[in-house]
Amino acid sequence: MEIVKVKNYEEMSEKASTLMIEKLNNLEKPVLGLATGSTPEGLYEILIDKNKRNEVTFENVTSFNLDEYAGLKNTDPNSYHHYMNEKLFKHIDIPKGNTHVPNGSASDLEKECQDYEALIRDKNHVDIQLLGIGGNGHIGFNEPGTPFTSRTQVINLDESTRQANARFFPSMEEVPTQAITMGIETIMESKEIILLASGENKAEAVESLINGEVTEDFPASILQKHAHVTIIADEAALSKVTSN
Ligand SMILES: N[C@@H]1[C@@H](O)[C@H](O)[C@@H](COP(=O)(O)O)O[C@@H]1O
Repeated sequence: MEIVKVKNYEEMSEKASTLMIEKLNNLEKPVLGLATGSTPEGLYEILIDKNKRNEVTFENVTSFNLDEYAGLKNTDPNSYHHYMNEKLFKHIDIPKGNTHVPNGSASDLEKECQDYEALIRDKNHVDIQLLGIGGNGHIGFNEPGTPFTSRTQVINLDESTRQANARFFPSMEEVPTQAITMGIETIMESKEIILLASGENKAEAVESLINGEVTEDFPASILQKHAHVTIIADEAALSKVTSN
């Protein structure tokens, strides 16, 4: 694991954009794995800006998002479809048909998972996977206890995850109880992974990610076994990592 320590959220976003653009510019048809949540928002703003200034193009990019809430329509303001359209896709030159987010309102969710997995396989896996980290160590929506061998699947959300994401919903009752997420093995098949973390509330998770035991009880710990992971984290997120 390569750990890049930065000062704050702004610097994390800046660093991530530089790294990502450098990698995108070196690939003919990049397959990008994208994440949602508050963490990548700053990065997406910079990518939009750099795309407008022709420093990067997404014309040949195919993207796969990590996850989506089950039961929300793609037009729901809290869906990750909506998030991605508003915060990135509609502002950049990525062809519409090249973006993929699991369909959480599919009538057959199991089939949707299999189809999504097949699409990723058809593209020969993700080249650059962007990740955030949940306070309980989840990546995508793979909650503690998820098998390391899991593929794209329907998952029950932990109460702590629902609470952490309740800030985006009008009330706790409206936070979905299930989601579709790329599996751990699906994520591990990405050729490169960039994980972003910012803020004191991620400090414990980041410490376990870097120094903890590799265990299904803390899904992100599997990243220690991946050959090409870069963690870009700010001082607050790295404050519990003693070696830093
Ligand atoms: N499913 C998403 C994850 O993909 C994200 O990385 C994580 C952290 O979110 P945030 O960046 O808002 O802290 O939790 C969410 O539930």
